[in-house]
Amino acid sequence: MNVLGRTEPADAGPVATLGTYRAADGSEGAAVGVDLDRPHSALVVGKRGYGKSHTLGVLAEDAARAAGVAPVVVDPMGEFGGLADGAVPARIVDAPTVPAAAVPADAWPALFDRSATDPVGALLWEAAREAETLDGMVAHVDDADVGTGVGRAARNHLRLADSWGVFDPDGLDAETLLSGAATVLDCSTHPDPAASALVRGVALALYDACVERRPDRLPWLLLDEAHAFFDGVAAPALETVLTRGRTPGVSLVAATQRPGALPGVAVSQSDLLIAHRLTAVADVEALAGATPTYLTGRLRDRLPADPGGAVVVDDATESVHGVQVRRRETPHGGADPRASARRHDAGAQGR
Ligand SMILES: Nc1ncnc2c1ncn2[C@@H]1O[C@H](COP(=O)(O)OP(=O)(O)OP(=O)(O)O)[C@@H](O)[C@H]1O
Repeated sequence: MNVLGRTEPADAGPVATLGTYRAADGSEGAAVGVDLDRPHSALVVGKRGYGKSHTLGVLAEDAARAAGVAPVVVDPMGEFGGLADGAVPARIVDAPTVPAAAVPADAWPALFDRSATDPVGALLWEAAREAETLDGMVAHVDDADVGTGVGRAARNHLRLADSWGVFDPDGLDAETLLSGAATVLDCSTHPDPAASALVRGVALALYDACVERRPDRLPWLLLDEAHAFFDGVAAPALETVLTRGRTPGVSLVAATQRPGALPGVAVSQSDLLIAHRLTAVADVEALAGATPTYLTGRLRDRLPADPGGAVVVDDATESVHGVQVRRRETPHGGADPRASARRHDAGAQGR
């Protein structure tokens, strides 16, 4: 099998089987894989329904089986539960939590759309710096020498954070995430800021673990609907992983239908681009702007038209390929509901 993402031979380390090469006329060729041995920053893009989540699942399946790799899938829509059906070693964490202290103190004002310089934002920052738990932060606010309006507003924010159910002193840490094979963090019940806080905590914990020690497994953070996280409090941690993650060994695979909404660094730092069909001009241009010179011809003209087809741009081998992504081995949960299927289901039940 030819392996993208590395120049060494196919047997040089773990590989994810991505699918098969696909010629312009649609005919399929030899098997093609993606390197799992070294850290990578990969971007999976495509408009809705053309296979981003499916492709993320394909990579997660093989990463779950690979020795020395610990995939962590951030699942904002609850689509990846099938990974734990038994075919690959994986576990689902429903409504995952992190300790409040996993989110750095300077991120707390932004969690509530506060600036660090407004009195409420400053008080939240200070409370997070002084306390490790939400209860401790509330106690700090209660004791603070501030006007009643400021104290009340800060307490209300912390009460709201408590209602998200994402902060728990016994929440996920790097040791837990790196101990099992694959972890799916089902964030479908978390509101956006809570999911963003979770990703900030998880990304930072994995990065710090790799900087501070030498874990038995290298973490791969696979992020669906990544544009939402690059737009929230998770952004600084994701940018740290993108720009500095490779040396300590942290990989990021970001999947999005809106590459145009990602910061430039998310596109420019990616060494592997898997592009499914895209039609929005802003999204194609965001990729085209960062497309390497070895991609001859317009990217738009090479994007496939059917689900599962992709153009893969590989920095390691400085090459561009048409690929048909393989089918999932575990059930994929991303298909849109169909009224016709409901009608048939109802018919089968005699209704
Ligand atoms: N490589 C593939 N082989 C076979 N079927 C595929 C492949 N890729 C995607 N599909 C099918 O296409 C449909 C859409 O795929 P998927 O859910 O991954 O799209 P998406 O781009 O992630 O959409 P969304 O943004 O809505 O999550 C699914 O039913 C999936 O099973």
